[in-house]
Amino acid sequence: MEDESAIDRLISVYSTKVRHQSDLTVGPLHGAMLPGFDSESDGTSDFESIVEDLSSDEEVGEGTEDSENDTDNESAAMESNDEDNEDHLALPDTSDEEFSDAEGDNDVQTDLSDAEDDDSETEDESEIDEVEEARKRAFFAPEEEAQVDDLPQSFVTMNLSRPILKGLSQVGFSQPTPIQSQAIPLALLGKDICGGAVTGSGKTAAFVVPILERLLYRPRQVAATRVLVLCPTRELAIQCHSVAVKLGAFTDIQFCLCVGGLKIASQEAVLRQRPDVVIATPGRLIDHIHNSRSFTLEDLEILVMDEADRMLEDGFKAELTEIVKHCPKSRQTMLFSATMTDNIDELIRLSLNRPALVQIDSAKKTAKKLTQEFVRIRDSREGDRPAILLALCRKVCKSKCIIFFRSKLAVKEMNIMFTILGLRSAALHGDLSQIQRLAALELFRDGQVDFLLATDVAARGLDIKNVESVINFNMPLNYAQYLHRVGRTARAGRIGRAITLAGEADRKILRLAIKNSSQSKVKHRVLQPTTVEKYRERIGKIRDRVKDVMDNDKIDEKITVAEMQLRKTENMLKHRDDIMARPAKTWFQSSAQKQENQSWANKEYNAKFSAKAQQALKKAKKSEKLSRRKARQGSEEDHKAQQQAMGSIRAAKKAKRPKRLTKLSETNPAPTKRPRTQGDKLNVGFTEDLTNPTKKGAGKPRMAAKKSMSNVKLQNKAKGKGKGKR
Ligand SMILES: Nc1ncnc2c1ncn2[C@@H]1O[C@H](COP(=O)(O)OP(=O)(O)OP(=O)(O)O)[C@@H](O)[C@H]1O
Repeated sequence: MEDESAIDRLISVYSTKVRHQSDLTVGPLHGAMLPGFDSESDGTSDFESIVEDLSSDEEVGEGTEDSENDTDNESAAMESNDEDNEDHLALPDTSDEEFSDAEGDNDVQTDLSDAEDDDSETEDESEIDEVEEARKRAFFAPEEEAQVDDLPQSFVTMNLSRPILKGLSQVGFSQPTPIQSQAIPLALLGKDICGGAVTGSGKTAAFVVPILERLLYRPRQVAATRVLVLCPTRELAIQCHSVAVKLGAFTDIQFCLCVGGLKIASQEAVLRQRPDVVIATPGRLIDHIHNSRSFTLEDLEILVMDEADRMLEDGFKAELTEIVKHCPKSRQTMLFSATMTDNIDELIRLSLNRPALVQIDSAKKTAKKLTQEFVRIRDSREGDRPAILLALCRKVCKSKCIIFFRSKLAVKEMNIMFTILGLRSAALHGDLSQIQRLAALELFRDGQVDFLLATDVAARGLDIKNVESVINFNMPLNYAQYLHRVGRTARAGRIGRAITLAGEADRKILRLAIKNSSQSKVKHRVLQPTTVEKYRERIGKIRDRVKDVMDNDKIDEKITVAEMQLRKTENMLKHRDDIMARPAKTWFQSSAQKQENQSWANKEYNAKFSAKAQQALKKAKKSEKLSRRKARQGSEEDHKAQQQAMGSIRAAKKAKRPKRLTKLSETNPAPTKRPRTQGDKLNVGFTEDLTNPTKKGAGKPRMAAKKSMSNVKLQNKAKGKGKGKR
């Protein structure tokens, strides 16, 4: 059982911190500091800066020497090197040549096969795109409706009430960020909103402020829960709750936090009072809907989903459908995320009413002041990840660093390694109790540990001031998750650095990262083989100790579970009559069902890491789109006739097409294969991915069309049509 008072203490410490940190915030977030204010770059400067960075990286790295001596006292050895000012661990890797030739060939093959695919599929895909675009136009509110004529430059000009203005000033927000300027006025009008802006750009206040303002005018005769905010993780819900409490400090609005891991009885007691705002994680909320007498969502006026794209994912599907079922249809719904989806099929489930799309930044952008670095991990070197991570933590990211892992086991193992080697770290993952999770966050927030080792449970939304760097031990599942992870740094206009250990299978996300990096820099970090070797040896020496600790931890975990079971049984024996007299609890999902769902989601998650599975997924999605289109096209016969017509249109189009420039002729012979030279090497594989973000997209008409569309949008913007909106 959790010690509830300890948890409350942690939450209240946490809340104080949020206020304190906000006070320390750079004050007003001036437009130039935050993404979204500046006009977008055309990409040329990105490319140049990448090339510059690569060359300067290598120059700086030359000659940096790691002079560590191996000692038995690992921590002392780690300490002794603190003075190394090795910002760039670059040295040409002499083993590159052998590998890159083979890889280069592979690359060419991959690209060619892709190109063939594209040729036959482009037309179908563009048709699908058109249909999707039309559906979007029908679903979202037209641009004019989603627009506010004169964007307010200050909170005062938003006509907010005094208590709200006082709350804003108390937390140090004097000027709205772009997402706040656009979303708050629309939300005050009661419109449904799909809001997107980069990580750390103030989305929380963008929905909290209008909620508070609207609640000031609620009828007070009968208490009712009018607002529900859903968050995907407990930590995020706790954070959102404290931001709301701070901003509403000068109002009489009542808040309730309902998350798993905290005592249900005290939450029930608060819910009985019908608080105005409930901030919750889905599982615990459903428990209350079913089992807390007198708690109801029938008076709900506003439903907010933070990290909405995550909430719409498969893992939350059943829970979300259940919650939405209990909310009145007439409510206002607001969705926010840095990677906000505009997938209509997902959004339709929420029965939105012509939502306004408030997209400040592309859903693919990182924060402007983020520097992204990638360390290449060759297939044959996968086992070097721990050594590389230690080298990075020892020499580059020495404090205020969050490290993301793919599994809980990896977090546990690395945390033990860090401790043995004298690096101050804390672990955050789903196997910990809520009190342990909050305590780990506290240790990191307070600077009592330098490294927070975490699974994706910490990837979204967490706002910890002054996180200097994020390291991805593994590339995450998808690009959206990458954006959220690296978004834990470089927040609210500050600088930050993300270093990702990128394996051969991660190139797709790598390319996306490079292509979408705005003015932030992208670098290829090269570590000296001798440095890696040194840490590898060190890890080898402590491996047995790590295993011993892991084994002991497993035994401890089993003891804890057994103790819990024992307490439960004792409790049952002591209070049997009382317990049996209570009404039986209703479970939305049995634990077996929940486990089944979870393991299905996990399987899907892991499967996505294999290239084959990704291809299959892509195909499945495409055929799903095609079958949807078919379904819309009416009867079978109509469909056939239409197919025939489309076929002849396609044939006619093909006949009209200009001949390919690459067509071989005597004057334009087929390129003969020649041995690679040193110069070529720079342009293949990983390095080329870093320097040529457009490689994969080159020759894809659909991409070109999209680019030209976005140019038109940019031109429209320049003409003053309104920023960042469709
Ligand atoms: N108007 C403002 N003035 C000054 N600071 C602000 C303002 N709005 C938000 N902030 C600060 O910016 C930081 C990021 O805000 P928030 O956590 O809401 O970002 P977010 O866009 O929700 O990020 P994520 O996508 O990662 O969830 C917070 O520390 C917050 O205190």
